[in-house]
Amino acid sequence: MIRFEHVTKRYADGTTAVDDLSFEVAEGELITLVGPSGCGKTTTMKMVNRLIEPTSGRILLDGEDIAGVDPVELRRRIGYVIQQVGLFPHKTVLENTATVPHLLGWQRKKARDRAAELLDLVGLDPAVHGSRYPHQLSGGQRQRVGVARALAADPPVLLMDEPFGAVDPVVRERLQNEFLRLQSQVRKTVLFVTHDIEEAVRLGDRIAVYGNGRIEQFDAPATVLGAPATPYVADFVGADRGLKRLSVTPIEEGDLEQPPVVRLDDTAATAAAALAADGARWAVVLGDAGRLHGWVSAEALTGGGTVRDRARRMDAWLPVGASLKQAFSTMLQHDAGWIAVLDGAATDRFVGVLTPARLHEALRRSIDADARGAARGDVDLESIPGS
Ligand SMILES: Nc1ncnc2c1ncn2[C@@H]1O[C@H](COP(=O)(O)OP(=O)(O)OP(=O)(O)O)[C@@H](O)[C@H]1O
Repeated sequence: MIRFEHVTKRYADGTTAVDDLSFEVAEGELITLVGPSGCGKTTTMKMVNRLIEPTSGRILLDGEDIAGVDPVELRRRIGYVIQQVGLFPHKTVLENTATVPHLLGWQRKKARDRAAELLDLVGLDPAVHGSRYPHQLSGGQRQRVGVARALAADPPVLLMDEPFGAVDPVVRERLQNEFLRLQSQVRKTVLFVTHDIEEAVRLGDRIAVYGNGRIEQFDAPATVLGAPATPYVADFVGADRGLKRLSVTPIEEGDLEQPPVVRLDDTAATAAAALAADGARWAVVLGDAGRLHGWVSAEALTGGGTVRDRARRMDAWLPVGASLKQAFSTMLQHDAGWIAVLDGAATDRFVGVLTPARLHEALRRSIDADARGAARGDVDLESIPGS
């Protein structure tokens, strides 16, 4: 979709902002460009919509060299969101959002309908916020209008330059989540500039880590965190990269422990025998249609009756595919020594439990797998140095 071929940008004063850059972005991919101030991220971005012209090299959009495309026509295909949103202060939110359709000559009603639809999409109620002026909105709401406006003409490509940089961390996280939800619906090809590695990791399908004018590593977030390509990248992503990695590493079935499983309608005696056979101190309890009900301890199973009378409910559970960070956080939130993991499909089938030890193993296995380019399930923990 977007292809850089040996692109260099040298400014008139001799500064080389971008040095022989080559990379390719697939349709519908969200790429975060991350790196310290002045490393060439914004220059890279602005060359895509021709706000800046490269000194040498080519940029192709859908196979077409953009040097030959009229910049105005080009920018219609490319939404642009910047930190200082740049809303027109004397126009309402609805009018701001309808700017591009209006410029494209859409009928007034069609443009306004489209604007209202987009405001709704970014989480603003057009009936409430549409008639307000930008100064009557919070910083986070203004950013949402900026995103809505950039999407108004339905461009296939979005360029976003630190769009959430000016809002506080809590609002920022909310905007990031909303943006991910939005992106799952609209599937634009996105270049997203940030200097925040956390943001880059959360949002990017892949991350381009910039050094001085060059990309030091261009990989999936888990790979950048688990197997930094150079000492520079390792330093940039930080000493706590193992911790950051928790948020991009999903729970897999192979990570889970299989404790004994009993049913609500089993007698306490049968259940106690199952635990004893396994040498286990507790078992997972399943209810109707194999759904997770909770757990029961060996001590609670003395005497008669059924498991139903003895079982405790279990709220600490997650689906397969949830992140290890969510798992850790759920354990802390419920003060639980383990969490149940379900298959995540409508059936909510119980597939196993994740314990802190298994979580740690999963993390180490995934780091090692990335370093070797192997699948996580194929990594034998014994083979990792220090195991
Ligand atoms: N018009 C210009 N003339 C000369 N040098 C420039 C110009 N614009 C940018 N530069 C320089 O080019 C380099 C890259 O700038 P760029 O804005 O692309 O960096 P950046 O990674 O986006 O930084 P930031 O995160 O601070 O926005 C910097 O050294 C900058 O000072």
